[in-house]
Formats: sequence, C-alpha cells, structure tokens
Amino acid sequence: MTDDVLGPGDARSPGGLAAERLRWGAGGRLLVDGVDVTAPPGTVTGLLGPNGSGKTTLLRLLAGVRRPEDGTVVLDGTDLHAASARARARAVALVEQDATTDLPITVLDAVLLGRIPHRSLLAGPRASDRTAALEALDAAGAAALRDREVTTLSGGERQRVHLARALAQQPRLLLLDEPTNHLDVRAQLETMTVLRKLVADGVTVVTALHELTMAAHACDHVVLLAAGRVVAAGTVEDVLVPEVLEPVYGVRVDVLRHPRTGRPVLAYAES
Ligand SMILES: Nc1ncnc2c1ncn2[C@@H]1O[C@H](COP(=O)(O)OP(=O)(O)OP(=O)(O)O)[C@@H](O)[C@H]1O
Repeated sequence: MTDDVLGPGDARSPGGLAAERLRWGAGGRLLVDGVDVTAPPGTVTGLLGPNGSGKTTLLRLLAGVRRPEDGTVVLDGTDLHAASARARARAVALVEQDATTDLPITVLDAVLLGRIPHRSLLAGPRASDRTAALEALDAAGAAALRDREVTTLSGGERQRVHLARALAQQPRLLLLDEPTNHLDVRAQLETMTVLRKLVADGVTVVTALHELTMAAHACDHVVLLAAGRVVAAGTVEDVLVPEVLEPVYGVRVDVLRHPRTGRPVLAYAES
C-alpha cells in the first residue's frame, strides 16, 4: 500500500465494511462496547438506537476520526486505522450531525473542499474537481445554492450541502449521522434516493437514523444499539419488530404496511 492509496485490499476478503469488537470509552464509561458492524458494498445499513446509545461515537470510530481502544475497522480488505490519514480521506466520507459551516465561503467552494483528498495540497482545484463538485451539488439537490454564502443557508439547505461535499469526495464508504433530521419530507425521500443510487454504484453506506420508518424505507440492513452495544442486527423485517424495539425504546410499537411500497411503517404509543 502506498502512502495515499487505500486498498484495493486482499482479493479473497469480502468487500465493504467489516468492523469487529470495537471498543471506546470516555469519562470512565464504555460508550462503544464490543461492537461488530458488517456492511457489504451495494447496501445501505441503518444505525439505530435511542439518544446516547453510541451511534455518533461508533460512526467516528468507523470513519477513523477516533482510534478504537480495541477492535478493527476493515474496508475492502484493508485496515482503516493502519492507513494514512490521506488514504482514509480518499476512501471514507463522514457527514456529521449538525456539522458547523461558519466559513464565509460560497457553497461551491465548500463542496470543493471535498476534493482536497484527491488533489495536490499546493495546487488549486482542477477542472475535474469543479465538475465533480457541480455533479455532487446536483445529486444532493443543491445546485441552485452554488453561489450562496454557506453561513446564510437554512438548516435543511446546509444539510444538502454537507451531503454534496461528501459526494464530491467520491468515497468508497459513506457514513452519515442523521442526514435527514432538518429536511422536509420530500427532501428526506430524495436524500434516501441519493443513497440508494450510490450503493447501486458499489459504495458502502452506513447512516444513523432516528426515524425508524425511514430506516424501513431505505435500508437493507439495520444495526440497533443500546448503551453502546449491538442488541440486534439484520434485515429490516427481522429487527424492526415490536419484540425487539419495545424494550430498547420503552414505547409500544405497531408495525403497519405502507400502502404503496409494502415496507413497514412504524407507529408508536407510550407504554
Ligand atoms: N467525549 C465524551 N466524553 C464523555 N462522554 C461522551 C463523550 N462523547 C459522547 N459521550 C456520551 O456517550 C454517549 C453516546 O453518545 P453518542 O453521541 O455516541 O450517542 P448517539 O447515539 O449518537 O446519541 P443521539 O441519538 O442523542 O445523537 C452519550 O451518553 C454521550 O453523552
């Protein structure tokens, strides 16, 4: 492996993400406690769990932003934490929850930041970087915002721009922390359609989500966390069921069916 290229890894090992036995603690508490996450390429994996269950902490470990105290993160056969920061930046994009955008720069320049791992640090953006950024803006439904200053954007507009920056990065693994929490219903569905298109191109996607019906709509697999541990992992049909969800969330859950798609629609009531 060279300094700035991650993978392609061992041809015999399965592609996608394979994280095993991840452990990370802070403040004298284990926040991620022996977690395994497997996400094959071509799939969207939903990371679910109540507030404080460890989703954000786990995403940072998977992204290589934080080094686990124990365990491994392997992407396409290559150990992510053994790779250089530049190699990781080429391979992995993380869209953080409520990422701040307080630089006085245009949306297009913000999205061009996603191209930095792919170009020489001393050189400015090339025509191909600009093309990739414009395509990413278009895919994220943010093309009309390209000349706006990012500090003036609404919460939902910022969320689209953050997604566009990650798309411009052209990662093999895209990690997202509640990418739809500021979006109106149409924009939520559009974001999930963007993720489905990415996985169709072989990208591996792992996204934290609170809205379980959205997870049922868009995910192939889900991983349910509680208190830093995986309490269930599998298909939507296996995991998004009352007997699994009710003890974790402490609410009554009924699973209905979407009249158009047949996918699960979850209804909640206080227990
Ligand atoms: N650096 C830290 N030091 C101490 N505690 C932390 C630290 N980072 C996170 N925590 C705690 O770890 C737990 C897990 O936090 P995390 O942000 O991963 O949860 P989450 O599942 O993403 O939550 P939410 O759904 O509310 O966004 C929380 O109780 C949080 O307060």
